[in-house]
Amino acid sequence: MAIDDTRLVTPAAMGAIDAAAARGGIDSFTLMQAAGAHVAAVVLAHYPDALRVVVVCGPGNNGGDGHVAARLLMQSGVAVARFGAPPKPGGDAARAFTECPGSLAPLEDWQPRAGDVVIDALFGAGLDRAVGDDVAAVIARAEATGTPVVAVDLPSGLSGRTGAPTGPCFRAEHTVTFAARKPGHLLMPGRALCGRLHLCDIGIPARLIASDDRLWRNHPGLYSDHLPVADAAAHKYTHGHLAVFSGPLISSGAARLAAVAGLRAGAGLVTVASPPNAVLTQASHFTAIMQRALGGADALADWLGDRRLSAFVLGPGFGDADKARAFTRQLADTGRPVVLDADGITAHAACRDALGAAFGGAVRLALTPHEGEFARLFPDLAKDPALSKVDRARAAAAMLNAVVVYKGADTVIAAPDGRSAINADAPAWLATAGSGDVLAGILGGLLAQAMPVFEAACAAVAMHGLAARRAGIGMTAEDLAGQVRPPDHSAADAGRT
Ligand SMILES: NC(=O)C1=CN([C@@H]2O[C@H](COP(=O)(O)OP(=O)(O)OC[C@H]3O[C@@H](n4cnc5c(N)ncnc54)[C@H](OP(=O)(O)O)[C@@H]3O)[C@@H](O)[C@H]2O)[C@@H](O)CC1
Ligand SMILES: Nc1ncnc2c1ncn2[C@@H]1O[C@H](COP(=O)(O)OP(=O)(O)O)[C@@H](O)[C@H]1O
Ligand SMILES: [K+]
Repeated sequence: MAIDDTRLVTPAAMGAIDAAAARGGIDSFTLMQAAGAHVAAVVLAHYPDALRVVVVCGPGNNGGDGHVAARLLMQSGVAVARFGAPPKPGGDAARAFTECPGSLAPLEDWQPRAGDVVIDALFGAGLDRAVGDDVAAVIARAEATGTPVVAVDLPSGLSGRTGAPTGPCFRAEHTVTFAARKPGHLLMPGRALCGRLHLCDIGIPARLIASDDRLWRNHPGLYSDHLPVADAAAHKYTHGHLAVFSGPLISSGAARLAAVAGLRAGAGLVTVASPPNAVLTQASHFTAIMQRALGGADALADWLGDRRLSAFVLGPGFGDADKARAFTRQLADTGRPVVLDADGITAHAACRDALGAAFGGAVRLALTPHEGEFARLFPDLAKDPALSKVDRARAAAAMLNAVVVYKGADTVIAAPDGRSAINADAPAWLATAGSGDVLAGILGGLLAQAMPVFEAACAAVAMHGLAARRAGIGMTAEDLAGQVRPPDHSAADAGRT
């Protein structure tokens, strides 16, 4: 493919790219022809038995793409009916409208028939508010009759920036987008509303598809240069020593999951540090993983004198919030990388700023909140409806000088400098108790091997998804931990969506 399919471009940045293309002498009407041709091709390929293609057209260039597709489908012998409002005169859309034979009926005239396929060319990148009642009625009719929808650029009603609907929104079976994916194609619920996404090259040169967004889909290009290398002369300490803090007996399994995952992710040694009364139980589970009884702060201070301890995971099943805060402060003082997950995150809900201050300087803190944990630590960000998940993760990362792995079906990884990635290809069966503990362990294992934090987080999220695919549907978190493998340098593009 001629285009860079890893970069995500906001609708605003896409506008700037269009302008740059125009300055470079690329004719915008030619781009519209290419866009409409891709839409027509997707419809022909996926709905060969359609009895009628219904093209609903908006007033802007999204509608223009629809008129082009309508004309090309007619030329292919397909029955086509167009509904909508004519474009304003003078632009590309008006020219596309004029070049398409046949009439344009008002939107409300569309009565669904068996065999209809809808091309949604109402609004794309220009959508900036909730759709009107006439469009909402069309969306409702398509939904009620189960009429298949092919969306041009984005399902109308979906924000390309946030992935959130602005009001009523089409649910497409296919979405045909151009030049670059927008964040709303990957962020939930946008990803689900798009159906299958087709990213099409319409002739905008790859060098122009750049932006200041520093936003990608998660893919190996983000981290492969930083993966730990297998060195023939290595010994176990070369691969780092990960420490995982266990909670009390009753919740000690979470640390075990993290520890196994960390070892499998390639850490040379992993030690689980448990409250003294949990050690015996932990011992009955472990062979390769080491154990340490750890009471309070003094015992931790002694242990931290071992410079070979190279990374820490604190939070899975940890419980005691006071202890979590005190230990975190001691870990921060070591200058070594720390993963805070679960209870390790919640424990800092009332002292977020102090956490950020403790981890000033070079980035060495990673936080792995799910939605609920994120809202506990960042209620201000979680409540702001104007922010996308990427905006939230970025703001949180900047606030705490930490890499934030904001988990979910659309996990966002964000660094304090703004670099961000959306991971959109993890299987849904990852949503099982304990799977987050495994992710924290993988990340700890990579940090123990001295990977930089953002790159390690991107790699860990990808490895987590791959392990889930290996474990298969119905897996438990134990199965998942057992399927973690050290990162594969030769891996094909694992982040492909
Ligand atoms: N990327 C590329 O290189 C190429 C892009 N191409 C295509 O161009 C598309 C972007 O086109 P676009 O900028 O004209 O915007 P589009 O989505 O048609 O909206 C038009 C106008 O609608 C209005 N409006 C907005 N929201 C509304 C609402 N809820 N309810 C009612 N009205 C609403 C608003 O106007 P207003 O009413 O505010 O004056 C807005 O300006 C892009 O998605 C792709 O399909 C291709 O042609 C090939 C090259
Ligand atoms: N629908 C989904 N599709 C893909 N991955 C998911 C989905 N839902 C959750 N996940 C992933 O599963 C993991 C669950 O972690 P978490 O919520 O912390 O669970 P637990 O606390 O039980 O370990 C996260 O890595 C999250 O990104
Ligand atoms: K659309």
